[in-house]
Amino acid sequence: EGEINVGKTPADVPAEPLPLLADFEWVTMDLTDAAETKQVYELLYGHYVEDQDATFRFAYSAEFFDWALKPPGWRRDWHVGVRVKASGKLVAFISAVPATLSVRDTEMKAVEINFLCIHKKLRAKRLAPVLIREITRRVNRQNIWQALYTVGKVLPSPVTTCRYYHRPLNWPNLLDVGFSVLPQGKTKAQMVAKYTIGLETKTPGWRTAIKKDIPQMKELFDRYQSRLELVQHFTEEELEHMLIDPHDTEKVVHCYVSETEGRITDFVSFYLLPFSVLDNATHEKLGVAYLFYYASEAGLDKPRFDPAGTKALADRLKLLVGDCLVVCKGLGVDVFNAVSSQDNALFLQDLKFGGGDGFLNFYLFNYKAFPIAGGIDEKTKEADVVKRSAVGVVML
Ligand SMILES: Cc1c(C(=O)c2nccn2C)oc2cccc(OCCCNCc3cccnc3)c12
Repeated sequence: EGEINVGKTPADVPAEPLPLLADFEWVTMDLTDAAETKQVYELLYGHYVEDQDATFRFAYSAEFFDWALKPPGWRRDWHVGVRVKASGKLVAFISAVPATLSVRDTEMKAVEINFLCIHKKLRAKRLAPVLIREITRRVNRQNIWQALYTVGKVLPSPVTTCRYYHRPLNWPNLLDVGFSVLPQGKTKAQMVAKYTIGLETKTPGWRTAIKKDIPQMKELFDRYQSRLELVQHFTEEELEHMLIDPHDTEKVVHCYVSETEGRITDFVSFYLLPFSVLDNATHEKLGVAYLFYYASEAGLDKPRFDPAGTKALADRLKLLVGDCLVVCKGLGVDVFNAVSSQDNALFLQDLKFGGGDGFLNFYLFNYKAFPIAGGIDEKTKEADVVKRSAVGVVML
């Protein structure tokens, strides 16, 4: 386990961008400029990841990019675009954001690579490897040699694999858009009844997290994460950026704490990222929420797999995530997504999440790591309630 290519320095790295196909040119996007952010948003809106039968496409918003691509320490030259020389049209994009990661006991300055997108008309021109090499060059120039990225499909040796889980909130909409199907022998009314949830949150001391909570949340988060093997470390400033959304409306990330007698004992968060529904007469958008970071002191006073500690954590997570479902229902979210990472296996079944057909493979660039538990049982591919996962990083 360890770094593969060692001993290189920025001086070994070309100062100039790599050659591109003749009609194209590199461009560094300025995501502080609304017009340029719009160009990135439009490229991804029309050409980013779709599900296999091309029914849905991610509908990232400009606010989403503001949040996801500009965390503390972000760099303009890590927002890389490719334009057509003649027209100036943006036809490809890739991004990196700084991340301090730990793989087991090794901490490393790294980046997270995301939002690799190539215009549909430029596929199979081998542009993706060129974009990856160029962003690698720009990251290496800053003396950073490791990267974390996720891919839906399987490439050589993922460090871990998590499974997609979905919790329907508006089952009729999911049926209308073809995401859910009516199971054999069930009626629509039975499916609606199965997924009905309450209107009130139940977690004691539940309230929206605010900036002054960050020191306590960080202390709790670091303790909770110390039991996992692939984690991202956040400074207070980074944690605030990731969890406290400054907007009053159109929030992308929502975070709640459970405070008892002035002490924060838990927090939980989710982010909103709708899907465009392609070719559907009645629905243009699908409201989707993704479980994000959380931490709880339940069970923290015992070893991770102590039965009593596990039971306390399972009960706590069912309350916390159950209340996220209540809030999301109120926000008009149609489906609440989670992966099998962290301790999610402890609530997935009881909160009626269903296993998806998607898998999220995590890859570490220039770091050889022994496999890390992704929270799914090798044979059944179901959530592993006993072993759970050792993955703490939640990729957007
Ligand atoms: C994407 C996604 C979906 C869906 O595709 C989906 N839900 C409802 C309808 N659909 C079609 O379901 C999930 C469940 C957990 C985590 C997820 O994603 C985790 C974050 C993914 N990061 C971006 C990404 C996307 C695809 C491939 N690599 C990275 C997803």
